[in-house]
Amino acid sequence: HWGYSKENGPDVWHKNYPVALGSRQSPIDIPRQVSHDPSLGPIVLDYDHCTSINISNNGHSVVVNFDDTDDRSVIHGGPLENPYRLKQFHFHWGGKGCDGSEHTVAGNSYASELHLVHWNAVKYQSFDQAATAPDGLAVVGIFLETGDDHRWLHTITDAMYMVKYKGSVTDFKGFNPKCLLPSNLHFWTYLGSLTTPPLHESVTWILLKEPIVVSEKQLGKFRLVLFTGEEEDQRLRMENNFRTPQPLKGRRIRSSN
Ligand SMILES: O=C(Nc1cc(S(=O)(=O)[N+](=O)[O-])cc([N+](=O)[O-])c1O)Nc1c(F)c(F)c(F)c(F)c1F
Ligand SMILES: [Zn+2]
Repeated sequence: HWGYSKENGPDVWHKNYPVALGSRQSPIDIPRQVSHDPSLGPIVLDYDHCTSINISNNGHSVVVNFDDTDDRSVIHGGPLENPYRLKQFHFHWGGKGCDGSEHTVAGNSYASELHLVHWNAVKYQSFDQAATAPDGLAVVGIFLETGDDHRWLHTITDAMYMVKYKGSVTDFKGFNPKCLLPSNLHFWTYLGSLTTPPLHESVTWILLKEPIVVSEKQLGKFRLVLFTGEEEDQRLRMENNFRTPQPLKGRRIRSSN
């Protein structure tokens, strides 16, 4: 099965997922100069009645899942033609003292990257159907840099403690991811893909320019999670679960204000 080690990591994903060599793969490096598109309106995150359900360890990341049976938590505006429903969010991070973001900015990585995964429930009947459509998914990426404690992240790092092993899940209700947003929503946007297998080229990426700040101590709690299950004799710390930037292949990146 795919993972992030030498024998099953990003360099060999193309063997089982040939789209890994496709024309709109993610992540990418965001160059210093990006064309500003004045027609791009602001991105709006309507998460007020959002309904988190649980937090789980799927062996690749720690995922907070939401009830996506109605339009209670959606994003719209920016490059999007429809509202997209929040399905889940998860993180990618590095090892001790090493950066672990997926997207880079002018060649620079951040300590971690938060992905809020949404799907186009106006055009498609299910997430799985949307996930294979070119305009099916919208993922908001938020960079994490290290500094002071993040005042709300402890609710997630405490819950991570409960999902140490692959395949574990625990209740996680009433969490509103609005508390994880930076103060301004200026963004870059481009057409790309999932950054994990099946690497579907179905994602409109919306990357917020302003990182949020979390402490090394809080990031350290991410690394107490394991890639491996409780029954496995090998204990592999979950870290460096990121794919590196992929070829731009002529794609346009647009910048909001
Ligand atoms: O739901 C998915 N979420 C997801 C996306 C990313 S992502 O990094 O690719 N991303 O888009 O943010 C990373 C993780 N993660 O846990 O690390 C995820 O769990 N992936 C996904 C899937 F698992 C499938 F089997 C499938 F058929 C499909 F269509 C999918 F879209
Ligand atoms: Zn992701």
